[in-house]
Amino acid sequence: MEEGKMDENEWRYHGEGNKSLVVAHAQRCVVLRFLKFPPNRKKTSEEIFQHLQNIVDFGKNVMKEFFGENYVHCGEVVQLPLEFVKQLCLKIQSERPESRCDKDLDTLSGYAMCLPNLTRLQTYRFAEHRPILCVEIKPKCGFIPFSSYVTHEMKHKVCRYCMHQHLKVATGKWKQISKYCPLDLYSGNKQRMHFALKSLLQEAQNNLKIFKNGELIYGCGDARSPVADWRELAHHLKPFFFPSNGLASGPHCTRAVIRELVHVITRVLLSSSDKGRVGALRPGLRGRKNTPERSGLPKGCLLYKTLQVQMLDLLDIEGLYPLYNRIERYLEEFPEQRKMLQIDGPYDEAFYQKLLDLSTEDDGTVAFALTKVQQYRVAMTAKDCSIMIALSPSLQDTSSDQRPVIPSSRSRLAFSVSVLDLDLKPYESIPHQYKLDSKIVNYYSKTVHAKDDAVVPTRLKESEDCTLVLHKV
Ligand SMILES: O=P(O)(O)O[C@@H]1[C@@H](OP(=O)(O)O)[C@H](OP(=O)(O)O)[C@H](O)[C@H](OP(=O)(O)O)[C@H]1OP(=O)(O)O
Ligand SMILES: Nc1ncnc2c1ncn2[C@@H]1O[C@H](COP(=O)(O)OP(=O)(O)OP(=O)(O)O)[C@@H](O)[C@H]1O
Repeated sequence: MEEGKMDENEWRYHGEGNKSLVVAHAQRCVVLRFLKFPPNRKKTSEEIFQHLQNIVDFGKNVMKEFFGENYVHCGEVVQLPLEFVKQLCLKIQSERPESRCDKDLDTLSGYAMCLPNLTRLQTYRFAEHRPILCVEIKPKCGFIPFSSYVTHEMKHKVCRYCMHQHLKVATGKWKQISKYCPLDLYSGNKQRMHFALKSLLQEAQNNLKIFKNGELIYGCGDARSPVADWRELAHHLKPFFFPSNGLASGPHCTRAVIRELVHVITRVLLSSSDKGRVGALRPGLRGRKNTPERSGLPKGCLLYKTLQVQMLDLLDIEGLYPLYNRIERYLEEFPEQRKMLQIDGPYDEAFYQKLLDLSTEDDGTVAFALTKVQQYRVAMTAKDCSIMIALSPSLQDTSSDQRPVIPSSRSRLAFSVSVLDLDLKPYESIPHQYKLDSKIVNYYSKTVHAKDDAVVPTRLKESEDCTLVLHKV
């Protein structure tokens, strides 16, 4: 970023999650991603720089290897004038959702990440005049744990997302249970994927956002009050899917447009635009029933790769937690070894290579525990990342357009797919994960399943299971 040329009026609030806040440039296709912290959490500028540099290195050396070059955008760390950051922070404050204001933007270090704006086609540095639609999906964990360390029988039947829904509604995070199940989205079965996407459109929560020309038009502006107005959404989408405008208006039109969106997104999700290294993770565990190869997804598509990385969680948190404790005991005795174990980086080629060892035979060593803990952290990262699908009308003359075009769609749409929020989950969050897992399952078993036992005849009870392929219509 060129010092002196930074003007806060050229940037606007774009969005935020739990740990970072993003602003987008009004003309150029770039965003700045700032870290957020709870008030009073003082970090030095050097610590913040190192944290951001670790994110970039982890993207370059690990996630690009797993996902392939095309899908991952690592960006770079930039240093910004402090006055610019201060003014920007004041300017955007009123646009931030209240539910996210428990953390403050870091305005003291002057460091941020500069990334391509993925809500506009990232292949172009400058905004094009063609309209751009972008669908962001946070798909969450797409498999039922296969580890023999799992003690809660329920975890073999109902997926984590579906169980967690009940706890989230009970604690007031969301108003109603979503019908979305990640297992549908990752099934590779078109009908189930359509059902998953429709469910996301009905109850977006923080799992779906839609942007048009870089502006959020659907999904969670404020995490607690999503709007689900399909008519308005269809109005925005119509020019993309029915360019000749051959449809009448009304509910029939709304349904047709939404159906077309769901079909197009499914096709894009099943496409493989990967030119990166394939097969970094070979099927390690012979005889395992639950593998990406058996998911029904085409190899090379982004969902397949995401699932592959998620499945680095070989032991489940129940099998992993004792290994975390082994490392903790070791570090209590030899605190100076923390650096050598690469717990806080550097996330380099050597770190990546160690992740490829998929053995689950515990030889009692710290080295074994460390490999499984690092794999778990990477898997958790893939369970919380988002997929961005950008679509824009393609010119009839494709010679100038290098991007893939959706096959057999009503309209010619060029598309690109990317993955974002690939920050490695912290080592320190493992005890929290262990407690949360137990809380989710206990709440589900005690409240939901116990209630079902009382009112639902046994022959119908299994309909709650995520492993069932069919959905009630
Ligand atoms: O634990 P989960 O599954 O609820 O995931 C958390 C997310 O909640 P979700 O269930 O997707 O609404 C949560 O998202 P929200 O803040 O709820 O939008 C974060 O992504 C959190 O990650 P981090 O701690 O900020 O690195 C996520 O925590 P991690 O478990 O990925 O660390
Ligand atoms: N490169 C990008 N281009 C366009 N939009 C982006 C980009 N990076 C992030 N965003 C937007 O900003 C939002 C917040 O970013 P991100 O998911 O990285 O935040 P986070 O705080 O790390 O998330 P989490 O809550 O999962 O920890 C995203 O949901 C997305 O809408």
